[in-house]
Amino acid sequence: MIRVAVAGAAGRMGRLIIKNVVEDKELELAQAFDVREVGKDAGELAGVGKTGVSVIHASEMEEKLDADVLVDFTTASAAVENIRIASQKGVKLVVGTTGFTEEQKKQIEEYCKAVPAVVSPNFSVGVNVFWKLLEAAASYLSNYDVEIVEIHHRFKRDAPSGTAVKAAEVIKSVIGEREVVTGRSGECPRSDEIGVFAVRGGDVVGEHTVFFIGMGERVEITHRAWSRQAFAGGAIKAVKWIAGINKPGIYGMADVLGL
Ligand SMILES: NC(=O)C1=CN([C@@H]2O[C@H](COP(=O)(O)OP(=O)(O)OC[C@H]3O[C@@H](n4cnc5c(N)ncnc54)[C@H](OP(=O)(O)O)[C@@H]3O)[C@@H](O)[C@H]2O)C=CC1
Ligand SMILES: O=C(O)C1=N[C@H](C(=O)O)C[C@H](O)C1
Repeated sequence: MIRVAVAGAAGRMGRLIIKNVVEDKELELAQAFDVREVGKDAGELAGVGKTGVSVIHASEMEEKLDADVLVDFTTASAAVENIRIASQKGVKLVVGTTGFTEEQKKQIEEYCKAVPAVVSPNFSVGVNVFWKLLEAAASYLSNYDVEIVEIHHRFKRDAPSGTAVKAAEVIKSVIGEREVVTGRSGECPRSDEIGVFAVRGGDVVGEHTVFFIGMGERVEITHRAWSRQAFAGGAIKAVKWIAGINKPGIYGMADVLGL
């Protein structure tokens, strides 16, 4: 049995991860951390009945974390701290949190020199294939203008999405460095840049479209998620995969899926 701790246990993704863990015979829910719903039964929060695992306040993680793998879907600053604690305790990591600054990314790289970690802004199989499709499209359409539009629910805290940021990185790795522009207003003639735009509203789970725009035509590549289970299912695959990895460092979902 792989003993799994969940950080962000009271959140949209955390609850779903708990449900997936509880329903999986290879996994055991070891611990649940959050800053809200503290003391409540994690299984009841996730709608799968009593588990006997109560939500522990995140401030106690340093003292209490004890698991094989910590799954983190929290906020950028919380995740950096959780990763620090897990790496010091030799607890492997699956990190889905997004919105990291460049400085925070460097900190995470440093901490993950001590422990194996899957870190991905999107765990869905479809999005990981979408990134591969972008690589191919960018290699054929390297002189086309690239624009990215993402749409998410009104509660999302970070913008642009981690998935869109990674899409821009994937494209830049093929066509070369470009400035990323996240808004336009006033006089702003287009140069060799990648536009990345965030739309927020309602309960949209997550949609990304990349436009490769030429003269007289355009190609659009879109991924739409309408259930968070697409992300949770991938995160569970990552948990099982990282449990068998002993070499410290940061891995991606492409490693997990063999893409
Ligand atoms: N990689 C992927 O496939 C996906 C990634 N995400 C990302 O995952 C993250 C979470 O998303 P979502 O579940 O929708 O967000 P939620 O806001 O629903 O959940 C986050 C939870 O973490 C809590 N939290 C805050 N600080 C800590 C801490 N130090 N330790 C433990 N828990 C803490 C929050 O409490 P409070 O609200 O009080 O701060 C909240 O309950 C986001 O960054 C999102 O972009 C989302 C979906 C898929
Ligand atoms: O916050 C979300 O909901 C999501 N966040 C991730 C991101 O920022 O890319 C992944 C997914 O699109 C849902």
